[in-house]
Amino acid sequence: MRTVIFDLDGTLADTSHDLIGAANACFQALGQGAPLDPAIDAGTAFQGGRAMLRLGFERLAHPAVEDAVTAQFPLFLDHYAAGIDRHTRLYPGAIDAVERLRGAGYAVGICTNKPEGLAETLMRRLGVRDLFGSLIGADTLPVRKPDPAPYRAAVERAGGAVGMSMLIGDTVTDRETARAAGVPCVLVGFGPAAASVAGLAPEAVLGRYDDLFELAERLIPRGASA
Ligand SMILES: O=C(O)COP(=O)(O)O
Ligand SMILES: [Mg+2]
Repeated sequence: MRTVIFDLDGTLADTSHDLIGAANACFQALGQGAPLDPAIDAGTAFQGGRAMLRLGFERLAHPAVEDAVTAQFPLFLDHYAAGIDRHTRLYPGAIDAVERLRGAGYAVGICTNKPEGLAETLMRRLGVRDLFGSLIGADTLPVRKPDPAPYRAAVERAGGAVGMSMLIGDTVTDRETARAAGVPCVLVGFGPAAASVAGLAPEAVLGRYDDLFELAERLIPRGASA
């Protein structure tokens, strides 16, 4: 079955505001104010919790940034879980595109570097979890993106074949994952990294979700051995 696998943060949903809120809650608990700004730091938010904490501690000129990041990360996850869908919104047209793919017989799934439990919770709160045949998170397997194993698992658990699949994502991690799996990569061109995604040489840049179906039809092989 031909398959489209979606990244979550920055691809299906704009999670940046809630991610930054959770990171700032860590700094506030340390008496350090709120060094991250949702309007400016969304691109860092989409690189994950550790990247946000690192940026905040660097701005605060912390003397041992990596140790501080490691210490705060579990607290960040707790704060994030508490407000996971406060501001988070699916991108316009994303679910229409998923439904169109499903209607045409494609399998669809999710491969994210969010912890699986948080990704499950978020997709259920947004009311769209059951549209996806698989959900692989950062901790589902012993390795995470850009290792290709989570991607392959997302395809196979959705009922598809890797050689007839593609990944849609938003960062260099997704680009490298697709390359490692040997599949086409579409990167979204509507997020904070819009200016730089073309430089990652994806097979296509998606400006709006209305165009995804035609891209899948064009990029995904119709038959493959893998
Ligand atoms: O949480 C992260 O590190 C990024 O998550 P994503 O893979 O869904 O973009
Ligand atoms: Mg992402």
